[in-house]
Amino acid sequence: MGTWIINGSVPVRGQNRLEKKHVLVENGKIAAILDDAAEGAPDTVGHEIIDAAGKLLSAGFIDMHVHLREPGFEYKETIATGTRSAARGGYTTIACMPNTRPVIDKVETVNYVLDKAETEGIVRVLPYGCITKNQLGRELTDFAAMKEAGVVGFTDDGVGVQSAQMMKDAMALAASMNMPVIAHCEDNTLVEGGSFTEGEFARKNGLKGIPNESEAIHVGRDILLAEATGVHYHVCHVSAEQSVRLIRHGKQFGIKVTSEVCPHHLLLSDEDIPGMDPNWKMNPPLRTPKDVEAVIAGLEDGTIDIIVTDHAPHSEEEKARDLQMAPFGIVGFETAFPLLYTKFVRTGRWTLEFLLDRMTSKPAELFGLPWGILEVGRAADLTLVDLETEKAVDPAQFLSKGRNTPFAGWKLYGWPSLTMVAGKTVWSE
Ligand SMILES: NC(=O)N[C@@H](CC(=O)O)C(=O)O
Ligand SMILES: [Zn+2]
Ligand SMILES: [Zn+2]
Repeated sequence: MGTWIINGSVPVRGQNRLEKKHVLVENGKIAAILDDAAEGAPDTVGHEIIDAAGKLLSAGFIDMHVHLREPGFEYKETIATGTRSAARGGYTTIACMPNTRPVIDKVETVNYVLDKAETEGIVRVLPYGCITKNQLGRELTDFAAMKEAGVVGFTDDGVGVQSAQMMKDAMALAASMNMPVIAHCEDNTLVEGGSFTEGEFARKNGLKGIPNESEAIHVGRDILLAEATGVHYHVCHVSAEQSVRLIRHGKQFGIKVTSEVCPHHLLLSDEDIPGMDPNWKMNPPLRTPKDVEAVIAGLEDGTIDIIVTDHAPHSEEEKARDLQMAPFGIVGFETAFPLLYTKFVRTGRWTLEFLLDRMTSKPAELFGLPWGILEVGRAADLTLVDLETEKAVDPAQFLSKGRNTPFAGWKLYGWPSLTMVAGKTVWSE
């Protein structure tokens, strides 16, 4: 017996419209896809039925940049709560950053995360391994062993790799084993303890600002190192106009550079910050309106490849500290799709196909993953989304332990209503 998901709305490639489809799920896989207009309704006798009438039917979303906090920071999030939050956001595959405690810099910790994900997680969890031991920037980790254990790439996310030589060595080693290097770009000598970007908000409030160059200098440096080593180099959470320019230039030269952007950097600038509120503090910081336009343009022209959340939960106690002491980061899973759908698709700027590609097939393509495409024979990782009901963002209802979001109260459309991983419904409204 299988399950027919009937009457789902699926974007038609190259046309800005949806068509009705019926999808048969059997043995965890997509066994058939019927086009209602051409083939009519399926014979569902003997099968379970999920009626997706009025709902968008998409391949499950893929998020290549998330923080699950386990091991070590279980008070912020666990693999159990983080994957539930992801499922509620429509995500079926997430790649988790290694800035845990201990950090994921050896096989035992990779295995710990994979075991936990298997027993307590409800979506697919792909761990990254650290570039340097303890993320201290001094000594490379054992890439070969961690690759063997199942990491999908190497990154010191949370901090930038300060030494160019260390980064070059990491890239050469990763390239030799056909693995990507994923970089949090931040030059520590240019940051000096700021909480917000150099811009209007910092100026008005007499705060030291974080300059765009602290990000872009690493982007430029690393693109040159990627050219020299031939590695697949992926830039984390692009926020600055200069970074977009450098990546665009690198791509024009045929250098293997790819990049990602977060919803908050597409939607908010420093001029939207209402006051000294740590829920508006994240790394990289919200930049100026000019930067926001640049990252949007970068995503639209393909300079920026994919959308990620950088889901970064922190406890209420931590975010209640004063600005300087509060940690950087905001949660992202449960608001990402509604935000982007409401602000870019419903407004007519993007097609639904454009948005979905950057949350499904493109991340899969970039990282060589077998998911992210609605196609017979693929794993049945699927998401249904209610495009018509307006609802306000209510952090109290998040499945994440984190409540740290600047989007509380925003009225949005596009709320996921059912998430399926390998044919199993892991979350439904
Ligand atoms: N983005 C953030 O503001 N914070 C992240 C670290 C990171 O992604 O650099 C975190 O781990 O909290
Ligand atoms: Zn980072
Ligand atoms: Zn991060």
